[in-house]
Amino acid sequence: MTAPLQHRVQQALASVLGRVPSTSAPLAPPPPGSGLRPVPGDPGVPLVGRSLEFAADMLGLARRQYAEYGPVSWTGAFGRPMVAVLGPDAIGQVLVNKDKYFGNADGWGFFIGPFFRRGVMLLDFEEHLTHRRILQEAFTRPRLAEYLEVMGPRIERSLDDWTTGDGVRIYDRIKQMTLDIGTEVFVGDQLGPRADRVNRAFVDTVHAGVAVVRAPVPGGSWRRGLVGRKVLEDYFAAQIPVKRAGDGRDMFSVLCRARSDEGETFSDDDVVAHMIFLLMAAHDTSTITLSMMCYLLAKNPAWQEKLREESLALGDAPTMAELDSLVSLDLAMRETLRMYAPVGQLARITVRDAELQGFHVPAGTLMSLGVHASQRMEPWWDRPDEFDPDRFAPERAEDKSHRFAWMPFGGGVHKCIGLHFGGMEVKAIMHAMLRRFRWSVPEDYTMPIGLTTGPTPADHLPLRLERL
Ligand code: HEM
Repeated sequence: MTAPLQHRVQQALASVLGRVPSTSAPLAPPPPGSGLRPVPGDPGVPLVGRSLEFAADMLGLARRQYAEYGPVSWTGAFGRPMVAVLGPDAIGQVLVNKDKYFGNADGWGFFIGPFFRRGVMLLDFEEHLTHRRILQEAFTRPRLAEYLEVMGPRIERSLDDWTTGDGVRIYDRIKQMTLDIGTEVFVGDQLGPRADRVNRAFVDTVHAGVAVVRAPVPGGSWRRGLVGRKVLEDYFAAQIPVKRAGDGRDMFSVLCRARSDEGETFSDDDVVAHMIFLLMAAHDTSTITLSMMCYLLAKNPAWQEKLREESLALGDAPTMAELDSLVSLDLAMRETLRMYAPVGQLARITVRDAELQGFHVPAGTLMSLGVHASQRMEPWWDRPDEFDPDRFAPERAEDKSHRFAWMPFGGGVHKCIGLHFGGMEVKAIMHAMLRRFRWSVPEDYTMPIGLTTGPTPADHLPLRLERL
């Protein structure tokens, strides 16, 4: 199976544009006497910059930038200069954000603001901390155990419907399953025509964030995203009175009633914004992790068998503690998150003139933190392009080579609030899949990589799927 035409055209164009010479120039002169250096880089191709390379070959572009300029450099992308931040030292400094130089609101907002405004990741500083404190109520361990009770049977029912054979596009299957889980666990709704309509609006909203044409032209994905956002807002807002009055255990109900230790609660608008953001944050990330794990386990059948043995020994309907006991599954999941970080780039903006690793980054500069590329770098990782889950075993612990060597969930105050939920969902689904199916790809198959929030299978990953 070859990659879809659109993907191949994009790759070819990116490769041509990547060879167009571009003259190096400093981003901006540092303030006199500051002792800082200007950020090195080049603007890329006039008008286009490196946007297409960014979308078509995130890893290759980052590697070229790192080799030529080091951990902090700039290029033109999306119509403006963008600073690439690479390697755990530089990314760690931005994530820790000790001097509060770096903001999320206009950083992420530049890419996904019209569709995910007021989501917690798009809030900054004091306001962010207040919202995060309330949100935390929905992510306690007892709450996660309740979500798992609803999730388990949903996974089993979804897998009951899976057909087997050659060319099964596993990315689509997994995406549908995580959407259905979102409907039941997050929203507390039933599957059916209403949920289908909401799911469509949701998928449009997510796609719009990575639209190439970033304007509401008729028929374009940006415009569909804006329409989708409105459908979602109306859908959630209409249910709030019932959710506030009830005692539901779904995440939507929990957010309606959540109260921080300081007594803070969410307004109706807050609940709507957080629900739309949470669904997005949970859905794409788990789908990518599971799809990429399917790929890696298809390419490494010995590991697939090892995981299956553990899962068959454990049995159905595992608790959280039982899922945690699946050691090989945990190693394989960590390695998947290292090789294919589902949020491959993190966006930030300098809210004032900033110092980054001795460089001067002027206020208002868009920044992209290259998590995906950094998790594929020596010397922090040994043979970084190889699938080797044992690198996470205690005797090797390569992830401890640097505090920010392994950072698929980010770090600092915006570190993923759903990391335990995400791990639980990925493990529960993979465990159930391993118990029912075996999958493979032809020996010479290499998955073409596309881009959503991070690397995704551009061909939706056709597998040979067999029932055990
Ligand atoms: C494998 C799964 C997941 C991965 C790899 C992942 C990754 C990330 C990353 C890298 C960030 C930090 C973004 C930044 O600093 O700019 C983040 C933030 C966030 N994630 Fe996740 N995530 C996953 C699953 C989930 C799930 C399941 C949920 C919800 C149930 C969730 C909710 C959030 C939220 C709300 C934030 C923003 C936190 C804040 O700004 O305070 N994530 N995630």
